[in-house]
Amino acid sequence: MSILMAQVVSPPTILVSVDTQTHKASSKPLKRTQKSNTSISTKRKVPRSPLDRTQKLNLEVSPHRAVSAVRLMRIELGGAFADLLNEKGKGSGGNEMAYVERSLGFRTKELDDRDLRLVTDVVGGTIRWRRYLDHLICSLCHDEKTFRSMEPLLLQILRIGFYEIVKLDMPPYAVVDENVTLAKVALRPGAGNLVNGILRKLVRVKEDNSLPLPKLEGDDRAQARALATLYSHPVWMVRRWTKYLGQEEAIKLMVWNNSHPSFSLRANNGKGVTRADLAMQLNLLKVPHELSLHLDDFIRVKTGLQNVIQAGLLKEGLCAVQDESAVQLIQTLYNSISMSCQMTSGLVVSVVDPQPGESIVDCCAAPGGKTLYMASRLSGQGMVYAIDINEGRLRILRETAKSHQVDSVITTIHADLRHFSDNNVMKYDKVLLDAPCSGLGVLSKRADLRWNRRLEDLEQLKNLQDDLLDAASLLVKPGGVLIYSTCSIDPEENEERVDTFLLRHPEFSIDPADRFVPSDFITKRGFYSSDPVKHSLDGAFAARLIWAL
Ligand SMILES: C[S@@+](CC[C@H](N)C(=O)[O-])C[C@H]1O[C@@H](n2cnc3c(N)ncnc32)[C@H](O)[C@@H]1O
Repeated sequence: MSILMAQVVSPPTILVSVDTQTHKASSKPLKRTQKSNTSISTKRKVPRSPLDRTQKLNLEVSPHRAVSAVRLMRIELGGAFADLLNEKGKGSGGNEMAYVERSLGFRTKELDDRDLRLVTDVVGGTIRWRRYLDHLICSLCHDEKTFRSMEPLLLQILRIGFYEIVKLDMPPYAVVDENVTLAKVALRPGAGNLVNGILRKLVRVKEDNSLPLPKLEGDDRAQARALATLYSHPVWMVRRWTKYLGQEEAIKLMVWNNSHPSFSLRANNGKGVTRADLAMQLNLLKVPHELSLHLDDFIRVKTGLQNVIQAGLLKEGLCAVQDESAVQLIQTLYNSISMSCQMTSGLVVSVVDPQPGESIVDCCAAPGGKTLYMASRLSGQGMVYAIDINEGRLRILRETAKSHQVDSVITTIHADLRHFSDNNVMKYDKVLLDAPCSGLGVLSKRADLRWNRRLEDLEQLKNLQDDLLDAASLLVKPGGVLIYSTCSIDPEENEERVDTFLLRHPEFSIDPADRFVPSDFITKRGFYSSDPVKHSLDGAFAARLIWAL
């Protein structure tokens, strides 16, 4: 029996989760006075009696909307990260309903599988389309003041209703009724009336094909603002992409960022699992999938990831959820500026080209997507030294390495790379710097990132990337290779960082990556670059820099 055959368990019941972590203030297109009159405290309360619980049960409220509203409140007010995966099951239906009860004061029926899928769609979509939805809501409010002073929960309920009607094309009058009920029960009857009035207006203008949306006209600034609303991105991103890519490509990129993300699974060869084994398992679990065109170990999954999670395939280390472009482990939730770079990926490891017997340093390694993949390619010979400044993330790396059975070829080092390099005398065959970056290549998977990232972050990140590149270069042995990678599509974080590095370090030169990845991914200068629009993959970049003898 295949190693995977034994892993099938009962059908899945969970998919999504949200964690509460501190984020920077979000850049809101329309500023509103945030008058929070709804508690979303996570403090534990004394358990209620069964009678009390029954009294709080309200079966009229649709469960996916109650859960979505609370989750959106946590994300916006609590700064939570809208992760789409949580294999530990924190996002299970039961927990979600307990959270609804603590936040809104009532429970409704438990989420079934369909509700869970809807929560994923509604929460991710409502976050992505926030600017667009707020524009419509504001336009259909009695006056702008009503919108600006709207209480947070009421606004979330409206956003959900607008998203369901405009973007999910759900039956409009059912959406109106359900969201009115939610507003009445969670807030008060007057709130229900307001939701009713605004949603009915929306239904009318949608039926008349006259949604009040901005026109693409005027000067560059006006056009950027219109595009930012129409495609729901911050204006600064639109201006930047229009400058680098042109308007047409910028629009395509935004369309990609707003699309439903797909995920890839990497069969863990380190544990003897082949891609064929994994595909067979996915068939048994009825998870639709397709084989990666670019990497032998990878399979793409658009829906049904919760089945994989519930079947325990990730927990057992039989496969990992990783993106093909840069192979980063998508496993759990982290904060910090580097959070956005979680999805970097597999083809970057191909650019590193790990060979058995080599000593490889992964300078910014945690949570370990690339470390694990590189380790699995060493066939038990050689060593990956995984450095990271974040001990919590390194712990995850160690645990996953154990479950993937590649821990014998991984040594973790908790250190700031800048200090480690200064004090280290050892030199290594290959040094990978997967640098902290803006994450502008992975916006389709990180629904909330566009609202948390600011233009000013880029300057800070570029300085850090330069410092880390200098530090990483000290670890390369003569004749060795330094690989610089990001999960960004921004030339200032990619080519420009390499160019300034080469000016500071003329002993290094570009080693074209065309020997390691398909030529479709190779730029004129020999760098690896995945383009979300062109390749339907996360955006990522990698440069091989060789210390010529
Ligand atoms: C892009 S993420 C790395 C993702 C990882 N390579 C993977 O594939 O899973 C960047 C990492 O850099 C780490 N980092 C940031 N500054 C650092 C520093 N000065 N020294 C070492 N690690 C650092 C962060 O903790 C974060 O884990």
